[in-house]
Amino acid sequence: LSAMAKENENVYRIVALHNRTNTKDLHPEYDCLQTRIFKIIVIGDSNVGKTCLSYRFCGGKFLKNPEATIGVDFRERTVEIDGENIKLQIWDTAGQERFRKSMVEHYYRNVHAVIFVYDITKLSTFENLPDWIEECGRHAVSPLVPRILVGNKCDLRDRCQVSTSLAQRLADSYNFPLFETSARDPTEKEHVDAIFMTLAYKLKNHKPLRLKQPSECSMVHLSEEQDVQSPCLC
Ligand SMILES: Nc1nc2c(ncn2[C@@H]2O[C@H](COP(=O)(O)OP(=O)(O)OP(=O)(O)O)[C@@H](O)[C@H]2O)c(=O)[nH]1
Repeated sequence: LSAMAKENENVYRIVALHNRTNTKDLHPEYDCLQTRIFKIIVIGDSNVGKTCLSYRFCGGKFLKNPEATIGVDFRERTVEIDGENIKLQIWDTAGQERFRKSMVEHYYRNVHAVIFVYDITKLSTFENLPDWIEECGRHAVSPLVPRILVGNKCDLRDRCQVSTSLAQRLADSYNFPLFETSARDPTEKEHVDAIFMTLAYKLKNHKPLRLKQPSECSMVHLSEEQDVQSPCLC
C-alpha cells in the first residue's frame, strides 16, 4: 500500500472504532463477548521500537524488518486477570511527524493508558520524551490515566547512551514507572509482557462509574477519588 492508501485505510478503521464508541447498545469498552476493552497508545520518536514492542506483546515474536508506521497500527491481545478476560487494544503510533500529524487527535481520544518509549542507544530519543509527554498533556489526557516509560533495545547495552539512573530520575520527576527491556531479545519476552500486564492490572482495578441516564453514557472524566476515565455501565 502506498503511504496515502495506508493512511486512508487507518482513518476508516479509526472511524469504525469511534462509531462503535457512539453506539448505545454496544458499550465502547466491551466487545460482543462482553470483554472489557482498554485502549493503550505507544508513543515516542521514530525507530525506538514501538512497533516491535507491541508486536512482541501481541504476536509473541520479534518482528523482523518492520516498516515505518503510517498513522497508526492496531494490535490486540486478550489477557486473563483474576478470572476476567480483558482486551488490550494497542495503538502503535507513528513516530515520524509526516505520518502522524493527521492522526494525533485520534490517538489521544478515550485513551486508557500511555506508554512512552525511547531507545537506550540514542540519547536524543530520551531527550525528546518531555515533548511527547507535553503533547499528551496538551490533548487533555487526564493526569490520572496511567503512563509508563520504556527504554528499549537493552540488548545493545554496549552502545547505551542513557544510563538507568538518568532515566530513573526523569521517570521519578513525572512519577512514572520505568522499564528497560528489549523487543529483540527472546529472553526479555516475559519482561515485555510484564510491562503491558502492569497496565492491565491497573486498568482492571479501575472502578467503573455507573451513570444514571443511559442516554448520557459516554467516556467521562472522573474526579480523583472516583478514578480515571473508566467504562461506564449503563
Ligand atoms: N537491537 C534492537 N533493535 C530493535 C529493537 N526493537 C526494535 N528494533 C529495531 O529498531 C528499528 C525500528 O523499529 P520499529 O519497531 O519499527 O520502531 P518504531 O518506533 O515503531 O518506528 P516508527 O514506526 O517510525 O515510529 C527496526 O530496525 C527494529 O528491528 C530491540 O529491542 N533491539
